[in-house]
Amino acid sequence: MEILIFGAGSLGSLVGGLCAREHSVTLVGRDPHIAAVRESGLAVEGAVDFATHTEARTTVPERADLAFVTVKSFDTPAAGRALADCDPEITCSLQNGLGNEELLAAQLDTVLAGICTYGARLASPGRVECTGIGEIALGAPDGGSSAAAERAVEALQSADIDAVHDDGMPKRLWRKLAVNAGINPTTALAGVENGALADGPLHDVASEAAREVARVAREQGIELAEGEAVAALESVVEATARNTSSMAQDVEAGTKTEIDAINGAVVDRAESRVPVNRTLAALVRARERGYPD
Ligand SMILES: NC(=O)C1=CN([C@@H]2O[C@H](COP(=O)(O)OP(=O)(O)OC[C@H]3O[C@@H](n4cnc5c(N)ncnc54)[C@H](OP(=O)(O)O)[C@@H]3O)[C@@H](O)[C@H]2O)C=CC1
Ligand SMILES: CC(C)(CO)C(=O)C(=O)O
Repeated sequence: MEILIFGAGSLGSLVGGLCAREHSVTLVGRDPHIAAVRESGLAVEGAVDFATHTEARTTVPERADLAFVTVKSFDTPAAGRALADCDPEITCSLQNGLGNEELLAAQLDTVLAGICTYGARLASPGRVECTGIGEIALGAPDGGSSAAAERAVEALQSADIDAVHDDGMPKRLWRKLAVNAGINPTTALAGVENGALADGPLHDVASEAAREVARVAREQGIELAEGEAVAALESVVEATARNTSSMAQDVEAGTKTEIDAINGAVVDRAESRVPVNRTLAALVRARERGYPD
């Protein structure tokens, strides 16, 4: 299969590198990483360790069978516009947050939702570190079976990636949103690792944010219980205790966060009051406005 990775930073380089063990892969990203991959190949290190060669470019190629979108959520509209030029047969978001699939579907025909629990970090140009082996779940964004998702899952499995077709992606996306809405802004604002949310006042803040997400999910017709949302949050806190969340890294680095697609998306969709998500979103946005130019 011709697989295109749009946004070959941390996660995209890892998924692209893993796919390149079986498929023809094109990484689309930015220099100096792309220049390094073109010159010396891609080194995947950490929990998996190998070197591979992929095509690497800063613009989309002419065609692709399957495209994975791995830009941050605020770059999704630009990704959709760029991908429309090569019109992949199937496009699948692997991003965090809500709304990415709708933005892509405005430009592209067959769009899938995906959730990836691998961890990745771009160590230096040409080198990506796998910080945790996970799985990729894919499916139709509105749920139900999907022939396109079956094809994409087969492609991933043939590259030895643990992949599943989930016909209940809406619930899976909202459960993941509950986890991110609880962990990401709380760790970012408090400047702590995920494990600091295991108990105490930060646990209460994160859990209440997750409960609000479950309530908003149910307003949207998705049967996510508050207890299930909090249990998902607690299990990720335990499994990723030594992680610095992506939002904590962004705030620390003074770069843009995914707050709009995470807590912002909860506030935008809520019919009832969501004071914890609203407050966390306002505080993270205030931090972003305070970044030096
Ligand atoms: N890293 C991880 O372990 C995981 C990440 N995720 C999710 O995956 C998504 C990606 O995260 P992550 O990989 O960490 O982010 P990164 O910022 O490391 O990677 C995104 C890359 O896309 C590039 N990019 C953005 N726009 C374009 C464009 N128009 N053309 C070419 N390249 C572009 C960015 O370049 P530049 O920065 O220069 O704009 C950056 O290199 C997020 O939604 C995240 O929440 C999910 C699970 C795990
Ligand atoms: C699961 C979690 C919270 C791991 O840190 C994550 O997805 C993130 O940091 O964005």
